[in-house]
Parts: sequence; structure tokens; C-alpha cells
Amino acid sequence: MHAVAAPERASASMKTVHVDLGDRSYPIYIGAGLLNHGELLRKHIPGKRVLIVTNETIAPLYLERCRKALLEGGQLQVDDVILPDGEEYKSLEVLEKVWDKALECRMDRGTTFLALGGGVVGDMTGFAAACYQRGVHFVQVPTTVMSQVDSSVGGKTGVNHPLGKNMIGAFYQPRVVLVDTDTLASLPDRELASGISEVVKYGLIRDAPFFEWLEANMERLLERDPGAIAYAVERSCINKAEVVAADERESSEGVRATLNLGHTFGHAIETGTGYGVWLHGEAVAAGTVMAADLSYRLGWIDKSLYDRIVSLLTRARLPTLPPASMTADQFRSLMAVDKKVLAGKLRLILLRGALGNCVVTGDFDPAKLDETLNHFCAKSAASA
Ligand SMILES: NC(=O)c1ccc[n+]([C@@H]2O[C@H](COP(=O)([O-])OP(=O)(O)OC[C@H]3O[C@@H](n4cnc5c(N)ncnc54)[C@H](O)[C@@H]3O)[C@@H](O)[C@H]2O)c1
Ligand SMILES: O=C(O)C(=O)C[C@@H](O)[C@H](O)[C@H](O)COP(=O)(O)O
Ligand SMILES: [Zn+2]
Repeated sequence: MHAVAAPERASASMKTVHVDLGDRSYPIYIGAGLLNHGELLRKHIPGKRVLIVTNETIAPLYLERCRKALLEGGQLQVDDVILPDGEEYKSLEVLEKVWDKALECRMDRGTTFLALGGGVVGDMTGFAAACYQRGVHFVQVPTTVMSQVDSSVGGKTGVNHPLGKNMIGAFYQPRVVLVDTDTLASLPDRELASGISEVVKYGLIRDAPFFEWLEANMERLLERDPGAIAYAVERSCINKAEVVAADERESSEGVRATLNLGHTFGHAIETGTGYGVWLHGEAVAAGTVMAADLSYRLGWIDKSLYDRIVSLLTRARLPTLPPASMTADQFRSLMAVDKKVLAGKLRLILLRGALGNCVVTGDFDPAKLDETLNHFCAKSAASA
């Protein structure tokens, strides 16, 4: 763990986590009210022009504050583009609005695209930045738990395809991530819970003490206790930064794929139900339980660990069963196009051993996966 206190603190409680990627390294600033400290952003913006990309929900809440933070130094020209809100708009068609705006405004290669919003805005803005004139600067100002603990860090950018989640995209790192935890005050409860799903993930894949802390503090998080939120965001970013630094591009032998725990099932749920019906974190929660069930069926984890996972996600008000509408066959066909499939073989992130340990493997009995899918689909249909 290597969270480092920033020498130039915007506030006493600001934390800085570094993502170490050589000459593309960048800081993640985390703190309450950081949007009032525009210098933290401006010092990482090399050119004169910024395009803020946001959506119609976030714009009335935070666009003017963000614009002010950028304009304060008197050096920048700031434009914005406001996208429709929703996972169903995370598409190439909608992304073109960003390029249209940049071209209309005659933005050159020195421009910075700034994502102000959740994971949808962040993933889209990063991909737009990666492609515009073959690459302009990119900055992340995440405003959801999901984006503050996960999506703003690590450079996975892109859009969905009707046949699969995040299928079109690029690895493209931001120059800075500015996390103002005060923005979470306006986040709906359902979105808060969705983000917690990925927080639980870090505990399961590599940080057992964090999982235990979550078991002790879940209610504080749901009540938005500022100390609990700040700790969970920082610890999540430390975990994500370490994984990304070790394996930036998710190599087949590397560790980054572990961040995909529950996602092969979860992405199948998001695609199968239609983007936007289940939130990403909700789908990942159900997918995590399914991955844990398979791990247990394979004899790789104890029943007691499986029960702890179900209990913690339930306390977080997250689903632990897939949608009743989905069949095992539908799961099989959607999971077959997962990005981790290698030479036609499905690879999954499964838990193995004590809490905090996992493997990325295609080496499991496929009959056990069928058992998991059949069990969960039947159970969900019966409870509908
Ligand atoms: N790139 C990655 O590594 C990565 C990691 C995790 C998730 N993701 C992606 O992120 C997306 C999910 O992100 P998300 O959960 O942030 O969803 P989101 O971006 O759709 O935001 C959730 C909702 O909250 C609203 N919102 C955002 N900030 C708000 C605020 N402060 N106050 C009030 N409302 C606010 C948004 O307008 C939206 O309606 C998915 O597309 C997922 O695939 C990517
Ligand atoms: O950063 C990563 O790597 C992750 O896998 C984080 C995930 O939480 C995130 O949902 C990511 O977008 C999934 O990536 P994908 O490659 O499976 O689409
Ligand atoms: Zn995710």
C-alpha cells in the first residue's frame, strides 16, 4: 500500500494516491470540497482549452462549479458538451456528439477532455479523447461512488455494443483524477449501493482486512458517514492503482483481470436485460455471488466465506440473484463473448483459498458452471 500525502495539500484531509505508470503516471486527489481547489486540476492541464463532457443530470449540479475551477487561473478557455444520461446512451452514436462539439469549436491537439460524472461519462470521454485527432489530454472528475472507487482509475475507456458490454474501446490514461467526495451528497441511494459492489470486490480479490472493515462499517457507508466514505474511496483507489500499475493492459497472464470478479456474469446480465435496466454494480453483485457459488462448488472456498459474501452484499442492499427473466442458455451465450475468452475458452475470476485470494482461470469443470447457472436461474425464477 502506498498512499502518499501530497506536499501541496488543498485541505488538511486530502489524500493522494499515485498510479505508477512511468511517464504516464498520475495522481488521484481525494477529499471533500476539492472542486473548490481548481489549481489541483489546472496544474495538470497543459494546453489552453478544455472540453467538459458531462450529462443532463450532473450539469445542473456541478458543471458551473467545475467551469469556475478551471477558469479561475485566467488561462483556460472552457467549453462543454452535455450528453443524455444513462447506460443505454453509452454508445458510439452518442459519443459522436463529443467529437462534433470539439470540431465545431475547432479544438486542436492541445485540448483537454474533462469527464465530469459517473462511469458512463468517464468511459465515454476517455475513449473520445483517445480518438480525437488520435489523442488529446484527458482528465477525470468522478462524481459517483462507482467512478470514484473504480472507473476513473486505470484507463479502461469505451462504449457498449448491442452484443456486448464495453466491446469498443481503448486503454487511455487520464493525467489526473480529482475526487471530490462532497459530490456524493446528491447521489441516489441505489447508485451509492451500486458503487459499493466494486468496493467489496477489492476486499475479495486482494484485501481481506478491507473486507473485514466493510463487514464492520457497511451501515456507516450506507449512511454516507464522511469518514467511512473517505476511507473506502482511498483504500479502493490504492488497490486499483496497485493492480493497474502491475498490469496496465490486462495481459493474459497478468493480475488486472482479477478486477473483473463477477463481471462475466454481470456483463451478461447488463446486456441480457438491456443496458440501463440493472445498474452495473447491481449486475456485478449478483455476478460475484454466482462466481463465489462456482468457487464453492469446485471446492475452492468454504461455505462460510460464500455466506459472508451473500450477507455483506445483502446488507449493502444489492441483489444476490440474477434477473428472473434470464435463462442459463442466455447466460452461456452472452458469456461466450466475454473479453477474457482466449482461444474459445472462457476464463473466469474465481475465489480460491482464504478470503482475499482469487485466480483467473479457464481450468475448471464446465459441468460445475452449468450447475451454478441452472441453480441461480431456477432460484431466481422461483422467487419472482
Ligand atoms: N472503466 C472502468 O474501469 C470501469 C469500472 C467500473 C465501471 N465502469 C463503467 O461505469 C459505468 C457505471 O458507472 P456509474 O455507476 O457511475 O453510472 P453512471 O455514470 O450512469 O452514473 C450513475 C447515475 O448517477 C448520476 N450521477 C452521477 N453523479 C451524480 C451525483 N454526484 N449526484 C447525482 N447524480 C449523479 C448519473 O447521471 C447517472 O444517472 C458502467 O458503464 C460501467 O461499465 C467502468
Ligand atoms: O479496471 C478494470 O480492469 C476492471 O475490470 C474494472 C471493472 O470494474 C470495470 O467494470 C471494467 O469496465 C470492466 O472492464 P471489461 O474489460 O470487462 O469491459
Ligand atoms: Zn465493474
